Amino acid sequence: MSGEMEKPLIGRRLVDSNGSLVEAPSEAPKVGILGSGDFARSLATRLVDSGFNVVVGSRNPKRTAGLFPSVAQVTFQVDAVSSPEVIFVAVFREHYSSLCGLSHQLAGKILVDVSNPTEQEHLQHRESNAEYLASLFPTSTVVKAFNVISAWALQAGPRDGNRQVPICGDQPEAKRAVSEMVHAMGFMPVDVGSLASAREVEAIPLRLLPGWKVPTLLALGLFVCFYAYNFIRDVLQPYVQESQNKFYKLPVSVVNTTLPCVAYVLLSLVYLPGVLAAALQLRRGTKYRRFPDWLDHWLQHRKQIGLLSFFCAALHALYSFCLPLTRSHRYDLVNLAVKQVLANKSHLWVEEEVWRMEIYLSMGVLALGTLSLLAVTSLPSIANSLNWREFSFVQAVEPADWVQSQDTHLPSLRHQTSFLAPRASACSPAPVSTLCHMEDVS
Ligand SMILES: NC(=O)C1=CN([C@@H]2O[C@H](COP(=O)(O)OP(=O)(O)OC[C@H]3O[C@@H](n4cnc5c(N)ncnc54)[C@H](OP(=O)(O)O)[C@@H]3O)[C@@H](O)[C@H]2O)C=CC1
Ligand SMILES: [Fe+3]
Repeated sequence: MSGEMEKPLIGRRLVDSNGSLVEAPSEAPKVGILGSGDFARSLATRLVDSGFNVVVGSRNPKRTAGLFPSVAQVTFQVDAVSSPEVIFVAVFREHYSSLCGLSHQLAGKILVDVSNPTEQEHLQHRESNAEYLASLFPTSTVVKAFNVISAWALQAGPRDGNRQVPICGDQPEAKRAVSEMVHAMGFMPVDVGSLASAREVEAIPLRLLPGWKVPTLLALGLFVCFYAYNFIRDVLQPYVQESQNKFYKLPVSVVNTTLPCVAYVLLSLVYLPGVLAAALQLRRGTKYRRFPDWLDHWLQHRKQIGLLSFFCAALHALYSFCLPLTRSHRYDLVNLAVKQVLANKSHLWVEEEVWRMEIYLSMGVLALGTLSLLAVTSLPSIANSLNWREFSFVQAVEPADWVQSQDTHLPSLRHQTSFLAPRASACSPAPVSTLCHMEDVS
């Protein structure tokens, strides 16, 4: 790495006392950007706002210059890469080879690969975009960064969206320089290792709620089963046996009866794997054995299952509030009143029914409140503000205490039986399943 690298890369902000942009001071660190697309534009704006001196390399600078902040210099590619030490490559992988003519100018410099492959490209190429770029420019140092930040998020600034920027590369000095830039731009750099990790980093934006697929299918499956059962019980059976038409119950009433069933079963499925894990460890008499894969996966999905349970319970509460608004309910009420008048009854009051409903409603509200507390404390931002003891206190009673009193070889049980979120904490730095595997290894 050249001596230039040792310079602090964080320059002064280019905003004067009136809040308007001013010309970059000559000592502001110079950063190059190759490409003039959406990402390059957002990146240039963010870099300029963060006090960098930006020079953009385009194949057609005249056409694109007007799209960039006026303080950014837009020029031909070859001129743009001559002086900066750090150059962002904001072009697609398929066009990397068109930059090979610049390899002489890029020698010894840091190239930041910001690219994201499409799902098809990711499957097609075994080698990450960043490694491909490194193979095309062996005399340069490639660092992977910023691919998880969209052009929009980059422009809006770190206030919105995810602040973390995973960084990987083979040269610690180069990574440090890019990390400082990430910091200066208001994001949080996260070093994820060597350039060999780039494939994983490039896969991050391709993910689509990976931990939710099985729990969601489970919830849907349960919903279908319970809905079918309630349909047979509340609609079909009266129709067949008493020729009563209660099909109007399908959209609201049957759904409302189904939702708490699903919520309860899902909630029990949150606790059950912890109990099974405890029983398994007790039976084996040791924690130094791996859980079966199905149990391991189950333990890992507790948070999602718990949140889906909360979701169903919340929907049930909403549906219950809507019930009195339905036409059928109003007709029932009016019919009851008419019946009462015809029967010459002036005061209808069944004490037992009244109490039952009061207690039912109160319990429902309390149960939903408790579930909300569990759901809220399983959110990362809140869970991270609690220590392990506080977290366990809110989330669940720990059976580990009584287990430990009988067998002191089972201290890890507390992690296996925790409720809702298999989270990392002060005394369990790894997620539940990882922890169990780590202990197996040790
Ligand atoms: N858009 C986004 O939100 C994000 C984009 N990225 C990554 O940033 C990179 C750029 O994306 P984006 O700005 O959206 O794409 P655009 O299509 O908007 O821009 C690509 C730019 O590449 C330049 N380029 C250089 N050589 C060639 C060539 N031979 N053929 C065509 N274009 C060339 C062009 O600039 P010129 O004509 O001036 O040379 C063009 O403007 C991609 O790798 C993408 O994966 C990463 C995260 C988010
Ligand atoms: Fe209810």
